[in-house]
Amino acid sequence: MQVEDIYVSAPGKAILHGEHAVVHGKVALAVSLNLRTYLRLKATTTGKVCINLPNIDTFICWDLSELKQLIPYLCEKSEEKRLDAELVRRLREFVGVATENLDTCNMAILSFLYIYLSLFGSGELPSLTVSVWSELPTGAGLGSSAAYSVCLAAAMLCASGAIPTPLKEWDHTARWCQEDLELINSWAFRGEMIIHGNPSGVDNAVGTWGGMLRFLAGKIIPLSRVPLLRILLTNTKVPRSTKVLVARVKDKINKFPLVMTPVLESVDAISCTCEKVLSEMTSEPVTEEHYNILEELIDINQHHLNVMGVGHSALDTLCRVTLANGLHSKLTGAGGGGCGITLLRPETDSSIVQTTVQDLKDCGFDCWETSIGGPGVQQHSVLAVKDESPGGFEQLLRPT
Ligand SMILES: Nc1ncnc2c1ncn2[C@@H]1O[C@H](COP(=O)(O)OP(=O)(O)O)[C@@H](O)[C@H]1O
Ligand SMILES: C[C@@](O)(CCOP(=O)(O)O)CC(=O)O
Ligand SMILES: [Mg+2]
Repeated sequence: MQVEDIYVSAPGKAILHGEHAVVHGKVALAVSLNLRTYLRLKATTTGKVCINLPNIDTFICWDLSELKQLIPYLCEKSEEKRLDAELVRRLREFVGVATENLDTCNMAILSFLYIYLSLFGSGELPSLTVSVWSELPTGAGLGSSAAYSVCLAAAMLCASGAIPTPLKEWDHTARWCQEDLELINSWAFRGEMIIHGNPSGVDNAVGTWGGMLRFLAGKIIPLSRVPLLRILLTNTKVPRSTKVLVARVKDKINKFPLVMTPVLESVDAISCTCEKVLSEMTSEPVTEEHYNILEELIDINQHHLNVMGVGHSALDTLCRVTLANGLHSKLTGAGGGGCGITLLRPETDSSIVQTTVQDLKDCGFDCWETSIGGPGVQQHSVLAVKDESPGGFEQLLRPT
């Protein structure tokens, strides 16, 4: 089977409220970032499948003959919300990991191979090279795993012919219809299941649709009427694994159900209150009180996340340093380190922002103001990727 070269990208995300609680059926509010992951799928005639992942120093090739041996184990029809357990087991054996705990590299490889074999396994396996490069920090709470999975799903669904390659010559970036996006989202969810263990699906939904959305038990509601929020992103650079943190919260809920259930319900109420305030801010003049409420909700939620056991001293430092400059912060994503968000008011003086950024950099953190609400998964022409992200594209094409 010969496939065309395909270029796609997907955004990372920040969760405003509802991380972890969303895994347990509560509401989350999440928004796409202007930081993206890019993928190039190149058809080859080498008889090999190669994957180049420069962000995690992983460059691997397999002979098609090796991969073909895994095909007899494919389920007839893979279910959307459940992984094919036998294929996962065989893949673990194939890449040589015996335990449940996968490292960075094996998580990325397993999710690639799972999607590749599931989508191409019923026909002739194509020879190809997939290269992925990201502007997102890996494993820091900004949904790099979901952006990676969304890119893999979109490119391989295109290559398999399951969804069209929508790019027109005159169009530098192109998107798919709703049905195709749902298919991309469902395959990205499988990739997330391999990386996270028990994902809620909110991250891959933002990676697929972009913008701001409300997520509840798999139901995705895009929020079209939201005010333009100014957000400072801080990466504490403390490494952590979403899978480990999600499992930790689950253990705590199982151990103290009566203690933890009200906490999750409170987080749910925080997300709903925040959504209501954001909606009011688009229909009436924005007042100081709107921002007071948003800031208080951030503080309360940060305490709840500490109660869930996903805080970290570096995140406490972030909250303390920003509060000293009159700004409110909370962790975003799985916590345990990684990134936090700080809300800026429209009138927040640039000197305050600069001082805060410097104070945070002095703590050893990365910190930058970001724009939110960028587009979801897109297909690109080579030129468009080059125009939009010169650094990213050069990395992507770096000979390996
Ligand atoms: N650019 C990338 N290249 C390869 N693998 C990636 C990339 N981005 C993310 N991943 C995979 O996702 C994992 C990180 O996922 P996770 O712990 O959920 O953190 P995050 O908050 O960034 O989503 C990495 O260990 C790796 O397996
Ligand atoms: C903690 C959680 O709510 C978000 C995890 O996001 P991230 O992988 O840390 O970017 C898990 C999930 O929703 O699947
Ligand atoms: Mg993740």
